[in-house]
Amino acid sequence: MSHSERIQARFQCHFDKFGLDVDLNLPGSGITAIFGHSGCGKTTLLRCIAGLQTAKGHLSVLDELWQTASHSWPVHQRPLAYVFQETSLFPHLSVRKNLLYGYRRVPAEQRKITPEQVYDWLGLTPLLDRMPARLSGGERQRVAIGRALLTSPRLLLMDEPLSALDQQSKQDILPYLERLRDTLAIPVLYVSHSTAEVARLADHIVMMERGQVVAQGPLQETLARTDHPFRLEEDAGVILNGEIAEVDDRWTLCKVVFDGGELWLRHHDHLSSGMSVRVQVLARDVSISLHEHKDQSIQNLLPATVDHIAREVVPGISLVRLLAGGTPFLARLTSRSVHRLQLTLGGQVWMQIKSVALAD
Ligand SMILES: Nc1ncnc2c1ncn2[C@@H]1O[C@H](COP(=O)(O)OP(=O)(O)OP(=O)(O)O)[C@@H](O)[C@H]1O
Repeated sequence: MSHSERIQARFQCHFDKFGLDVDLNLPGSGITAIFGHSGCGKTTLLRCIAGLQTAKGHLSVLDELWQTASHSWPVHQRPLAYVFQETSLFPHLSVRKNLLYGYRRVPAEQRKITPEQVYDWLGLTPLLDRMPARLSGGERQRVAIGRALLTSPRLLLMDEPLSALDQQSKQDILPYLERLRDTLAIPVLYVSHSTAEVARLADHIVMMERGQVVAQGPLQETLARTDHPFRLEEDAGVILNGEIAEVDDRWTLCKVVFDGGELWLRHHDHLSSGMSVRVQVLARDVSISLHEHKDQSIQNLLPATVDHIAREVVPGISLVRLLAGGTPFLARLTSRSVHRLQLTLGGQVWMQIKSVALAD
């Protein structure tokens, strides 16, 4: 991808007790998750990109220079849309009129997305004549996202768009966001501190801590690094892409094949053979043995090679990266186990995977 197809953002800004200092080089398509604990500077970063927060720096979005040392486009000149946790709709306008509000203000020749496309992607057709007061939280957010898209932005910023929703509404809206990811040509920067959302939606990830970027890169590769995932603590783990190869109705299981082997997981009604799926395997669910022990309850046993050992990531705990074919896995072991098994780089072992979950 050439420079003109990427997003490059360098910002420095300081408050009394907080400083943001970041240098980002992001893809110009797909969903990039901006991930980190509360207060690490995620919202401040988005505000810098939007021009809402004054910061020193440089920003280029695809082929446009939005900010340099000598000039900065003001907020209203930056062709982006921003969806917040609780975006407010105009209460006196119907859903349709809310959606078309921004659309009508965009000159016809600059419109890249039609209302019909947005209604379809976000399932909005049945809601068009409703008033906002009669929408659920999840429906309201879908309308807010639709309204944002109808301004034909070059960049979509989403700041914890699901965090005000209950669990069920989150589950209901996620498939729409996946659909947008797979259909939209517009890059999305998606702030979240939910590992589940990131695992499911993102293609690329930026991990932040105390105003700085501690890791950035493609999701799978970045999550499989051993130098920072301990920061994810219990959530450290990998994502792999696979395909459903077999459904076993008798045991309510299905088999996912991936580059490196196959895994069995619980069957869900919406899964069928041939479907592509994202699977999450947490480091704490992977143990290692030197031999293939078939006489035990764990059914996912995979041969793998030890690729890297990060010792004592926290006292007493080590993180081991393993390769099954081309696919990396992480195992979170006690340092004593690493010592007792005499694990060495390149050693052949068996991974015992206690739990495999669909990220989708
Ligand atoms: N205008 C401001 N003046 C002073 N301090 C600020 C200002 N805006 C943000 N901060 C501080 O900057 C830090 C980063 O805030 P920010 O909202 O960017 O974090 P965040 O990662 O988005 O957090 P959360 O996940 O809780 O939304 C916080 O300590 C916050 O108090």
